[in-house]
Amino acid sequence: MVYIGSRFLCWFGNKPVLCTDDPIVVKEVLMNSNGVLESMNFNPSVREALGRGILILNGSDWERHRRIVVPAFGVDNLKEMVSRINESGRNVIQRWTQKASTCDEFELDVFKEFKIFTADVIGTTSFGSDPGQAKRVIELIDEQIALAIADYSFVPGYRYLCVKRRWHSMKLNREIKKCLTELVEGRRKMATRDSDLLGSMLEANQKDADNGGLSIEEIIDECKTFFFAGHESTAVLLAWTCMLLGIHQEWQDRARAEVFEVLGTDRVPTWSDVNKLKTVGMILNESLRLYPPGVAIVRKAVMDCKIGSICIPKDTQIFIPLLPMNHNETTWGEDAEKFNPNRFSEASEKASFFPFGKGPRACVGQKLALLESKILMAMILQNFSFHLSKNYIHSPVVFITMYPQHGVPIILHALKR
Ligand code: HEM
Repeated sequence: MVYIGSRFLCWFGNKPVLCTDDPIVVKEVLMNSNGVLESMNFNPSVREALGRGILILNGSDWERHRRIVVPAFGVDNLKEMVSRINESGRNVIQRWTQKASTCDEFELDVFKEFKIFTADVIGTTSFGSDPGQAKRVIELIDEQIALAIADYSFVPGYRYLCVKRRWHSMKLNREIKKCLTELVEGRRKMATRDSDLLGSMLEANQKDADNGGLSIEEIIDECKTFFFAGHESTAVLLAWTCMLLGIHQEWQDRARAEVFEVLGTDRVPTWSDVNKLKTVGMILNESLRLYPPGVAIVRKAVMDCKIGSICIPKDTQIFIPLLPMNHNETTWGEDAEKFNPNRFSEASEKASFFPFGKGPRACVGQKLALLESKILMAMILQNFSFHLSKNYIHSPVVFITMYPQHGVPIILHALKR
């Protein structure tokens, strides 16, 4: 990677972009809360699919949504999600164990498998109290977001040319709305609260009714946003982690020893077990450093402003490049390019490491993403050993997330009991 300085200006078409990793400017940008900087402009197709979700909103609308959404990811709710995540993890292990029953070892693209797992987790943690509906709604949202991504283009107006796709997307939108409206209406009639994200949002919404609260449409848009923001990003984290552990066998062995110490050979993790999986946590952090699913954070100045010592004209985008910052030798030392989870052995926060963002717009799903990743990695290590297949082609590409373009083929071997 070539380092070209801590601050420079470039152009995306006719839009000026200030790219900076200057720690003072980065901190001021991320912590800014006076409304002069807004979140990046999403592509119109994605905006249309996500509606008025927190990822897209700014200003007082964003504040109103964030107030309702954040409590849904609180510790008490996450604790209740552990059994649902365990269930999704068990499905993965059962599928793989079945494959292993007919041969000594087998090859699998784990990136595909992890996308199934994370969709399952978002489905059950969002609407888990209605498993039948959860599956249907997630399938519909998945299809609609895939259509929006297919329309993703830098050519203005391109999406209007794809008439069939637009028509189909509108049809899906109606169906998603119908399913979720029935779900929400059903919940409202019940006396007890459901321990999933939808139930928590409805509860927070009721408490916040005096401040405006959210409409059913807005709650539906949040459910879609969770899927968009949390599905692929977490699958990508798991895929890069397996790739790294498939190469670095010594770390795989260390992590497995820890899993056996905490869980034995057959127990599934509880909330307190998850907190004891320190080595697995260090490995996930090192994976997020080397291969951050989100490679940059972008803001836009909505008026002329001054950040640090820099005067920023209205409409300038500010680009914080997480990927090169995570590989910077001045910050991380001469071995910055090497996989070394030991650099996360101290619990202290690393000032220039924020794969989930920082400040008022930091990722709301950070704890959920790490919880589900730790649980699944622990289950895999407990049941299988693995190495990277010779068919693996190293080709990280960026399209919304930084993902392995040709997947991550792994050779898995079931551990003898
Ligand atoms: C490894 C997995 C994940 C990574 C690396 C990740 C990373 C990020 C990053 C970098 C941001 C932008 C912060 C900013 O603009 O300052 C963000 C925002 C967000 N993430 Fe995540 N995320 C992950 C998983 C999740 C999950 C599981 C969910 C929900 C279920 C989620 C929901 C969101 C939402 C709603 C926002 C927007 C917050 C706002 O604008 O107020 N993310 N995430």
